[in-house]
Amino acid sequence: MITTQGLTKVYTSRGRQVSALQGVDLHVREGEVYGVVGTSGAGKSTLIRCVNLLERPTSGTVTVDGVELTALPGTEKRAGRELRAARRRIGMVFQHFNLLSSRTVQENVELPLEITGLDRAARRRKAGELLDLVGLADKARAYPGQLSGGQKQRVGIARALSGDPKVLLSDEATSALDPETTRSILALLRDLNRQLGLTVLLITHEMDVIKSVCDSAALMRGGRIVEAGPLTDLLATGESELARELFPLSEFGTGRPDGTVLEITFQGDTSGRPFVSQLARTYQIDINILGAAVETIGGRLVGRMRVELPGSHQDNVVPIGYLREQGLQVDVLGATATAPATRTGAVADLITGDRALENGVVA
Ligand SMILES: Nc1ncnc2c1ncn2[C@@H]1O[C@H](COP(=O)(O)OP(=O)(O)OP(=O)(O)O)[C@@H](O)[C@H]1O
Repeated sequence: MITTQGLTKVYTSRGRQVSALQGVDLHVREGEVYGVVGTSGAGKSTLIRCVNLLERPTSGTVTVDGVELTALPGTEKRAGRELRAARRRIGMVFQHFNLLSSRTVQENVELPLEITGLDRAARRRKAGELLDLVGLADKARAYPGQLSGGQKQRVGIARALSGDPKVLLSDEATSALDPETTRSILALLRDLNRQLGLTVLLITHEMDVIKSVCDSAALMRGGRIVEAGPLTDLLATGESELARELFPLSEFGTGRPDGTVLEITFQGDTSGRPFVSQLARTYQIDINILGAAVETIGGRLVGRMRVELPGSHQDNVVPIGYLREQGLQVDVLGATATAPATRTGAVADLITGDRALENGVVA
């Protein structure tokens, strides 16, 4: 649904060039919630703003729902007709909501519809439906200044949905909210994803956001995606940095030097099986449990366990094979690493934003 290829972006600021994106290849599948996570300055905002060409990439392509946006005519300051039409199918929500304080909630949601030339009655009806969808029907006549942060973001989401988009971009939509409001906004995004079949691309610096709503994730660093894939695949990849962040095992014991320490990850069907006792019985070995935890990640139960088997890795080849045959992900600590799900890299470039679009106006 969203593909970027070799995306680069170089900003020029006071004669200095900053490579914000250095060759980003992103692939977001239709109907999924995809999270991009990374520390400050990693290039997340630049990436998401390049997806709807709010920022024009220096090089590379952006394709959304089969339309190559980077091939459509338009300048940095003013998009052409086709690009404006394509953008209407891409909603965007912002960290600071970007609502117009002089307009009521209803009028804020109607704003993008006014630009499309929809008549007043149809605008009112549509805005009413959208406010209902986000649970704010009773606030239609209120002004943004009278709303809580969570309510403002609901208005931002309703406004983003006014063009019946297939894709919703979320630029740190919950970063300005308290934890409970964050949960309710993430639940709303998840509901909209399911009810409307909406593909959601969000950026965040919080791993908890990835954990609670995303199907897939990418880790950005220095303008590059260093790791990406479905969470289930990442969790099954021994060396995945994201998996370790999502599900840290650092507090677990590390075992004795003469034993073999295994990290076992189980999800879905395998999560309910008593594999430790089966292993002990089948091979008559004493198993030392160093740590275990179960979490819900992307709505799916995932467990991780660190165990120690007596003897060397060589001595335990058969029991390890037995566990893997059960469908469990088994990583031997200290053994050769497996490669993460994907790795990409490359170079970068410049531009201005389109303030009108940030206020929900696809001009
Ligand atoms: N308009 C701009 N002009 C010059 N440099 C910029 C501009 N916007 C971003 N940058 C630089 O590009 C790099 C990536 O910034 P970006 O905002 O995309 O990162 P981020 O991961 O979203 O960070 P944060 O989480 O702090 O928003 C940073 O070095 C930043 O200083």
